[in-house]
Amino acid sequence: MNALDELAGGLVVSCQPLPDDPDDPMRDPYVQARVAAAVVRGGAVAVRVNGPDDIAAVRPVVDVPLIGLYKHGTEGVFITPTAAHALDVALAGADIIAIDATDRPRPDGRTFGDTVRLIRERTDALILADISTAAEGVAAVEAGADAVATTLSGYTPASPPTDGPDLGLVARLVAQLSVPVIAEGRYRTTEQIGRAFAAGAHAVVMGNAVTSPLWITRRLVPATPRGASAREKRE
Ligand SMILES: CC(=O)N[C@H](C=O)[C@@H](O)[C@H](O)[C@H](O)COP(=O)(O)O
Repeated sequence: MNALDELAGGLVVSCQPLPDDPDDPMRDPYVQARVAAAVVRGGAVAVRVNGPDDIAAVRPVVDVPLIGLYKHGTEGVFITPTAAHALDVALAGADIIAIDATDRPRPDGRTFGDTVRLIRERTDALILADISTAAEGVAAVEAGADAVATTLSGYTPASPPTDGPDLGLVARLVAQLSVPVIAEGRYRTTEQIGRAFAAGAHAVVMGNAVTSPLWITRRLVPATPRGASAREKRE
């Protein structure tokens, strides 16, 4: 059984500080390690963690597969953009490396396929392709990815943003691929989790709705009189 098999039918929790707030107080490897230990205690079958420092802190405190990524920058291809980033993630302790496999140009000018080849020369870690369209998913598997995730749907020019998760993309990928399809991106409710598995998802990843007090509180405060009046003043 490989690390991807261990995810089957389960909830993966993404333990990351909020990307759009550099001052998120959760931005601390010790804190992310405690969050990861808590979600595993709660039943998460794997964790998804960003950056070598957080991965190295989380690795010793969880006994489930660790999906690692390395965000570099905020524009274009920024999730594990190069083979060097991928190898840093593997060295820090990831079992599965999540890599942007969208059809956008990569910062080092390499193709996703070349990047996969370079990574395979140096590590046995599995490769999870983060994609935004079904065509990208098919191309990523042809290029050697072990699994695909809908992570980037709603975040690329080819995939318009939506409030909820892209369940249609999960179904399209399941129909076209024989590798595990992981549902990720804007999952917030138990109902959405159920719909992803009904569409054939191998596993579902939830992030901010579980692991970000900052994100959760910002969503709740506008429902209070003080939150509403603060928003009116801002607008
Ligand atoms: C687009 C992008 O950069 N997604 C990142 C991927 O690792 C993370 O910032 C997300 O938090 C995570 O994928 C899932 O979070 P949520 O369940 O809150 O969508």
